[in-house]
Parts: sequence; C-alpha cells; structure tokens
Amino acid sequence: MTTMAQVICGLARRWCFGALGSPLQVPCLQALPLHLGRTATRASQRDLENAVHQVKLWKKDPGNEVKLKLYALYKQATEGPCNLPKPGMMDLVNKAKWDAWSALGSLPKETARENYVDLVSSLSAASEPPSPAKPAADGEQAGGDLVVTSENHITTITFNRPAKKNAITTQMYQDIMLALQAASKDDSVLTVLTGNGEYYCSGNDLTNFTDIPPEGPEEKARTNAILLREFVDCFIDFPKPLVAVVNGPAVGISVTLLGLFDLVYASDRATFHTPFGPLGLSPEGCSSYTFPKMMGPSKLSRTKVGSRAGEGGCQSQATVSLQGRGLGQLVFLKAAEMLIFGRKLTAQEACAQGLVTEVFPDSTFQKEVWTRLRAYTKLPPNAVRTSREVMRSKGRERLHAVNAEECGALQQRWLSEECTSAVVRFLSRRGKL
Ligand SMILES: CCCCCC/C=C/C(=O)SCCNC(=O)CCNC(=O)[C@H](O)C(C)(C)COP(=O)(O)OP(=O)(O)OC[C@H]1O[C@@H](n2cnc3c(N)ncnc32)[C@H](O)[C@@H]1OP(=O)(O)O
Repeated sequence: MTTMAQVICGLARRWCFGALGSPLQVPCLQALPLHLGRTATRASQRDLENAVHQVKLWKKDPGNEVKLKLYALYKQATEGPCNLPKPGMMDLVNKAKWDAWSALGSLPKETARENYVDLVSSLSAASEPPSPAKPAADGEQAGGDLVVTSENHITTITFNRPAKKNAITTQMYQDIMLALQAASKDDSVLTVLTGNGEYYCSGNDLTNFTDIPPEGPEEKARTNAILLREFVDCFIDFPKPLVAVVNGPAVGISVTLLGLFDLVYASDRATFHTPFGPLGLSPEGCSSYTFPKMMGPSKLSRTKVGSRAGEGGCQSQATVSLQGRGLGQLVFLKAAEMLIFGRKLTAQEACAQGLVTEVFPDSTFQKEVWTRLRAYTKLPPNAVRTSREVMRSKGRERLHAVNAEECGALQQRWLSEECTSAVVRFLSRRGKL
C-alpha cells in the first residue's frame, strides 16, 4: 500500500516537473517570497527545463510549501490557469495541490515560467547538504516505532516515536495487537504500555487519514473502522493485568483505552487529553461507556489535602472547600468535559476522576513504578489471572458492543468535513501534508 510518505516523496519528485495534476493544501502560498533578483531578460523554455533538472539534484526536501509553489508555477507555466474540477475534501493531497495551482489565477505562462526559474535559482543557492542523521542518544531505545521487551515476568510495549510524540501509525496498531497476542501466551504476569521520550503517546497519527486508496475515502474509513475495532477488542479480551506507565502527556486513543487497563500509574507531568470535538471525531476505546462509569456523569471529587505523591491515592492538588474554610475548591469534572468538549486533565485531576490509579513525582516515577510492578510479579500468577478474569468477564460482552457502536460512529466521522478540515489544519500548520 502506498504510504503517505511515499505519496509525498513521489509528489515531491514529480511536482517540480509538473507531471502530476493534483494539489496539496498549504494556507498562504502567496506569502512565499519569490526571488525577484532576475534580470530583465525573460526566462526561456530552456531555462525552465534547466531549473527542473536543477531541482532533481536537490538533496534536501524543501518542504511542502515550496514543493507546492514549484508545482503550481510549473503547471501554470506549461498548461496555463488551472481548469481541473476541485477534488473532494477527503482527497487531501489532490485538493491541496488543486488549491495551489488555482491560487495563481490567470498569471501569464511567461511570468509563471520566470517565477519558477527565479525560485529554483534562489533555493538552489540557499540549499545546504543535509545534516547527517542524529545518532541515537545514549540510553535511547534502538528499534522500530514499537519496542517490545519481556523480562522479570513483565512484557513491556513501548511507543518509540519520540520525534512524533509517539503518535500511533497504522503499522503500530498491527504490531501492538501482535505483541498483546504474544504476551497473552508468554510467561509474563503483567503487560505494560509506556512511552519513550517526553510523551506517553499523542494518539492516532493524523497522517493515517491521508493515504486514500484508489477505492476512495469511504473504503479508507471502512478499513480503519475494522482495524480500530479489532485493536480495541484485543484490549477487551486480553487475559492478564494491563498496566499503563504514563510517562508524559497522553492524547486521544492512548487516553480512552485506559478505561480498559487495570493499573494506570502517571508521572505528575502527564496530562490526559481527548480532543475529539475539535477534531470532528467521537470517542473510541470504549470510553463512551468506561469514562462515565468511572467518572460519573457529574462527580464531586474529594481528594486528600497535602498527601505526598505515591503514598497511595492521588497527589493532592484539587481539594474540597467546605463552608469556605479554604481547604480547596469543589472539583466538578465530567466524562463529557473530556470526551465531548476536549478538556485536558492534569495527572492529579485524572486521578481524582478514577482514570489514573496513582500519581508519582516525575523525579522518582520510573524507579517507584517499576519497583512496585516487579513486586507484583512475585504474586502467584494463576491467582492474579483468575482474580482479573472474574473481575473482567462480566463486562466483556457489553464492551464489545460499545466498541462496535463507537467504531461505526467514527467510520462516519472520518468522512465528515468537520474531521477532514481539522486534519488538514493540523497537517498544514507547518506544511506537514
Ligand atoms: C486506524 C485508525 C484508528 C483511529 C483511532 C481513533 C483515534 C483518535 C485519536 O487518537 S484523536 C487524537 C489524535 N492526536 C492529536 O490530535 C494530537 C495531534 N498533535 C498535537 O496536537 C501536537 O503535536 C501535540 C500537542 C501532541 C504536541 O505539540 P508540540 O509539542 O507543539 O509538538 P509538535 O506538534 O511540533 O509535534 C512534534 C512532531 O510530532 C508530530 N505529531 C505529533 N502528534 C502527532 C499526531 N497525532 N499525528 C501526526 N503527527 C503528530 C508533529 O506533526 C510534529 O512533526 P514534525 O516535527 O513537524 O514533522
């Protein structure tokens, strides 16, 4: 399957030569400064061909904004104003390129040719050889986007895309399912999910929505809904204790799945954000059922004042004020505030709502959590497994039904203009399409 990266790379090579006829969305193309240093002579067709050849020699990706400008100028110089029909919203790559070309209006071919040559000559002069790939820092985990280890009777699945805030690619969904299937059969007692780097996970990789198959966006939505349902089913059916070691900010599906975990240990620098509203999406991971169940439709949360983090229970930040004695403030947090309105929770707030089991100071987080987990693995494994099974078995049928309903709703959401516009906005914010 053509990945988005291949699509972009393919387009990058062919855009500059104008062989493709489909645009990419970039907000203010006009703002891109064109090189005005050209002498009065008009750029010839030969100059254009030389410029095209020069671009082929570029070693560094100039970024989408430049590629779009070159694409649009080349099309305008060789074919004149854009008269193609506007592609659909979900066809992000083609629509953005269409926009780029159309933005040039009735710019004369000669002027477009001149601007193309000028732009290439100024960028070629400025282009630097690419910096050598940064070697992995000491202690950083080598390996792919997902690292799975199994030791001390703990299977650990680590999101390992720190440069992308551990966003989950389509392949990673598959790999996590494989890791869970293996962990359900190995000699581990616990299975842990955690993140490498400053983030736990920034949720679904939003470029997952952009590689539209030839069958069109409806097919993409259908296959994504199947993948998501199978992915969440793996967590519902997993037979051993699931532990989330939330080392930093968590977004989207990495948050909603936590309702299916048995322990959620969070660093006090972790946050919990489910921006489904702003993204035009709806909840997944069974959170439409587990969150209200866990948090209550509206819940008065009381937490201890001044308790040290890690001494059991939530680290106190939110407290309860009674008759104005200044013991803190009344904390109303609702599942709806998270799932519908996208309120981001601190680790303490998430703990007060029952989403997080315990919050630890970041400075001692890893040491405290892994010491505790290793102690838990000393428990009789069959007793652990039996206790978990009797706790979880009663709710599985309901959770599978909730999962099916959520995936059906999302399948429609992914086709909506609300969602596609939000994804384009995110990916275009720095020419990331
Ligand atoms: C099979 C389909 C299953 C679908 C399941 C349904 C799941 C739904 C969800 O999970 S919805 C939530 C999706 N996630 C987001 O909306 C988060 C998007 N990211 C952000 O808002 C921000 O990146 C941030 C707040 C997480 C971090 O911001 P900041 O500290 O400013 O860093 P950058 O934005 O510069 O990010 C660095 C780098 O990472 C890329 N990136 C981060 N998150 C994602 C993501 N979710 N998808 C794709 N790319 C992401 C970001 O683009 C930057 O890349 P760059 O360095 O510019 O190449």
